[in-house]
Amino acid sequence: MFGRLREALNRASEHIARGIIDTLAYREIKPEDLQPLLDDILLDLVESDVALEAAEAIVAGVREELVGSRIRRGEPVERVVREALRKALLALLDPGPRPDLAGEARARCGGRPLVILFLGVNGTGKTTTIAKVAYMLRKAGVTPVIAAADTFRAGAQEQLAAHAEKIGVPIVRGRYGADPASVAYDAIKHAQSRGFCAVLVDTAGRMHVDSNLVEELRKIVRVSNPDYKILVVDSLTGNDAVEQARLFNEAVGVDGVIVTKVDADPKGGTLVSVAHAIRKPILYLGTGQGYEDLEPFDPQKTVNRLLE
Ligand SMILES: Nc1nc2c(ncn2[C@@H]2O[C@H](COP(=O)(O)OP(=O)(O)OP(=O)(O)O)[C@@H](O)[C@H]2O)c(=O)[nH]1
Repeated sequence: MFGRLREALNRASEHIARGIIDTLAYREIKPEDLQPLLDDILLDLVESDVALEAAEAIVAGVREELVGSRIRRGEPVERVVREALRKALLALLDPGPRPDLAGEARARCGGRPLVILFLGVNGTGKTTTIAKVAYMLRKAGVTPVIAAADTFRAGAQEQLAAHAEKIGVPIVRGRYGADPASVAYDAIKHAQSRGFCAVLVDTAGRMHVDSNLVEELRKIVRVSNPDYKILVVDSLTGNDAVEQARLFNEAVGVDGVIVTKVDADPKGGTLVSVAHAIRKPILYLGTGQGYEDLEPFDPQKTVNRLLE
């Protein structure tokens, strides 16, 4: 009987001793430990062209995660904060697996082709990006058909046709003013009957706030039933890119983003802002004007650059 009591006493004193050691070895992070560091991070993010709204949300997330958590006494809070920031940025930029477009297109050969719709306002590099994706697919052995469904902007068809010829991929064009949805439809039929495995559909981008454009895009989506709706934004346009991402996402839904001209943007904050605004994966980065200048997005690399 006393044996049991002794055991219980031993256990209790062990527990207390562990508690004392714990208190001596660890301490709790208080809001005032974090504030100066978080203020600096906010400034750094904004200086890297991360939109204020996104930067504030990231900082708030880091604060929430760390306040009240325990760190070893003597461990610098800076290191813990930096790690939490890295994790928060990665979670934002790497929300899940990104599609393997060439692999998916290959799996469709002989059946309904993989249909990819490209969205974005004029001047973001959409035409060049479609050419780059066509080049990438062709190199991977799954030559796509390009659908020149921007029948509104004078020159859009010719520009795309010139790229298609250089790369060596077929293009289906529409007359100026023709129904873009019917151009997309014809291109899909053409691809299917000739055994092409993918169709890349260009769309008009005259003005993202133009409601006719939104209706037109919705019709193209209904008719072509795309597997992916990829938004093209220009990294140099900062807040405009964020606004465009929201508008296109609300209008037709965006599955993934390609950010162009990152070669001219050493900071890369737009990537974070856009990812925060629509919570959709970034698929590729445009890194130059050549057809080869399309890189699969590497979240780790972008986070390293932001934290440099
Ligand atoms: N440096 C750099 N330039 C790019 C990149 N992507 C596109 N460009 C250039 O940006 C300019 C506009 O590209 P386009 O493809 O014509 O743009 P768009 O969105 O089709 O615009 P519109 O032709 O006005 O409809 C061209 O001079 C491209 O060469 C990129 O990743 N890096």
